[in-house]
Amino acid sequence: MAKAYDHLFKLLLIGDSGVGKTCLIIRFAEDNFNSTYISTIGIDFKIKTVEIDGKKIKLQVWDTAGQERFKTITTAYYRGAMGIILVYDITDEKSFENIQNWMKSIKEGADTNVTLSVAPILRTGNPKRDQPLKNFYKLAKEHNIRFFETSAKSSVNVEESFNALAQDILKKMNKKPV
Ligand SMILES: Nc1nc2c(ncn2[C@@H]2O[C@H](COP(=O)(O)OP(=O)(O)OP(=O)(O)O)[C@@H](O)[C@H]2O)c(=O)[nH]1
Repeated sequence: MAKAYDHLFKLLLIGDSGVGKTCLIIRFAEDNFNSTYISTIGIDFKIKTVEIDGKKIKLQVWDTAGQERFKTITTAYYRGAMGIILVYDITDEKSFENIQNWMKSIKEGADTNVTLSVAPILRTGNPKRDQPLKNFYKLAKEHNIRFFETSAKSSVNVEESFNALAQDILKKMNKKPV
């Protein structure tokens, strides 16, 4: 029987409460969007298998609660994550500034070879939109991380951001000496 997948990658989404982590995962895994906000309690996950460079990659995507009161639970899941997507709301400067704190948490709790990516979530029609972006280019350059402006609502760059992260992880794996 053919193997269902070649690799299993564990991915994790982190970021402030309400920035859109759950919506991003649901758009990716189920191609759905619901604007009703139900804050994540603790932790949850969804599975999707993608094909990259001829390999079937099973993505196990962990959705963490952004609320501070769940921090102890959620940080326990950093260990073993192969890729982490940092999420912020492009119209919410605070959620962008907090990316620095989320990065600190990664340094403390995640594996050193974890691959990072950032997904600023677009909220269309807001004039404040460009402000956090400009700062962000600097941050991304400093840390040498990939980013995709994403919208779960309008289905922009969702598959692209997950696939690019999986591709980066696959590349890293193939580079490792046997
Ligand atoms: N305009 C717009 N709104 C979005 C988008 N994605 C999510 N939202 C809205 O943002 C709100 C929060 O989304 P969630 O995905 O539940 O946020 P979260 O980051 O998982 O929040 P916690 O579980 O509390 O950490 C919801 O009301 C969504 O409708 C998007 O792409 N565009």
